[in-house]
Amino acid sequence: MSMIDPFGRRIEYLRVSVTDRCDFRCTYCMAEDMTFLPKRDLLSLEELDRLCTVFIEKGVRKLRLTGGEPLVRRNIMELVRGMSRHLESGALHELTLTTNGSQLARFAGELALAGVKRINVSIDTLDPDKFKAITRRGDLSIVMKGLDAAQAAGLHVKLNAVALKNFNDREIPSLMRWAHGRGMDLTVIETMPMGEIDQDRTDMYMPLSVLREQLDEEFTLTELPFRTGGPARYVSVAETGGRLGFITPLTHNFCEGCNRVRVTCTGTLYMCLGQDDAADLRTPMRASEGNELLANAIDEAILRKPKGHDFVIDRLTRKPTVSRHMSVTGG
Ligand SMILES: Nc1nc2c(ncn2[C@@H]2O[C@H](COP(=O)(O)OP(=O)(O)OP(=O)(O)O)[C@@H](O)[C@H]2O)c(=O)[nH]1
Ligand SMILES: C[S@@+](CC[C@H](N)C(=O)[O-])C[C@H]1O[C@@H](n2cnc3c(N)ncnc32)[C@H](O)[C@@H]1O
Ligand code: SF4
Ligand code: SF4
Repeated sequence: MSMIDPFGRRIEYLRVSVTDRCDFRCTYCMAEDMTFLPKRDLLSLEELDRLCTVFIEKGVRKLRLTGGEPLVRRNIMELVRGMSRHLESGALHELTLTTNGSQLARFAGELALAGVKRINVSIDTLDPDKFKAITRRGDLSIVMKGLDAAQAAGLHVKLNAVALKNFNDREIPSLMRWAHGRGMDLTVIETMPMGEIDQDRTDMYMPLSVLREQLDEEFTLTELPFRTGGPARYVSVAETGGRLGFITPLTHNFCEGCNRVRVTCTGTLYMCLGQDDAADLRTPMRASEGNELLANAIDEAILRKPKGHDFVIDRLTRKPTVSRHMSVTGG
């Protein structure tokens, strides 16, 4: 029953974008003016539960809810609580989410009670004005309260920061010291060209190989075998005693170890974050009460999983070849 793609990679990690909406408009992720999907096109929470359950029956062991902002989806805790039955049965090994933290103060306790052990929170800067500028509408003090609540609830928090040239690249050491001081891992991420935003992406791209060289001058970094099942490669930092992860789709492709696929809030399956090919799962799911058609559609799609991404910015049009925004598939 397990899902193996044409390159022999076992698919055990499902990322579900439960909404394309978000209360922030991070400049590298979205344009200021976004047209979101009409609510009527969304899968219901029951349908998302059914879809995830079929994937778990087919071998998914790690499930991440993302978005858009997963915690702005109405009644999202119903889905989280529903999925915790698969944790209890042992079929699912990890249930987690990636969030901008704006709603964490409200949800952290409930997430922990539902069996979530670990979450990823995206913070690109500790400067409140820069935070407002990069998110266009976020309030850092609210996210900080969310982090406090998450840690008080016993959740392990990993911070995500997208490395942005001339914006936060020089701040990464202080962000790392701060995260490690609070017992949180930090992963830095290369910006990926997905969807049109309001500026030229090449201006903000910071290769992490350059950041690594800068960090090597100040810190003692040692490669670690530690893995989460995600794409980050970790080092230990002797000076802080913490862990730093690098997500480098562009400078150091990690596709050969890919173990994941993504489903959007409309039931579209993307076999790769960095390609536009997709399969409609909503139609086969709604066509019958049983799950056979759905399971067959998943099997057919997995056979089309590409070897790797196609993250390129067209030289002439300056547009990314992957046209959808990161928020559609949740990263
Ligand atoms: N190119 C590429 N980027 C990915 C992939 N999975 C995650 N990312 C990027 O990694 C960044 C962090 O993603 P997260 O949602 O925190 O997930 P994760 O890194 O898998 O999480 P962990 O379970 O903590 O390892 C985001 O910018 C994602 O877009 C992937 O399969 N391919
Ligand atoms: C799309 S967001 C969705 C979850 C949630 N709203 C958040 O920000 O954590 C998931 C992750 O993708 C990252 N991201 C968004 N756009 C990106 C891009 N163009 N390149 C690299 N990472 C990106 C975000 O920083 C975040 O860590
Ligand atoms: S990165 Fe996350 S918080 Fe920022 S706009 Fe995209 S979906 Fe929203
Ligand atoms: S870019 Fe595509 S193939 Fe590469 S790791 Fe991400 S999802 Fe997998």
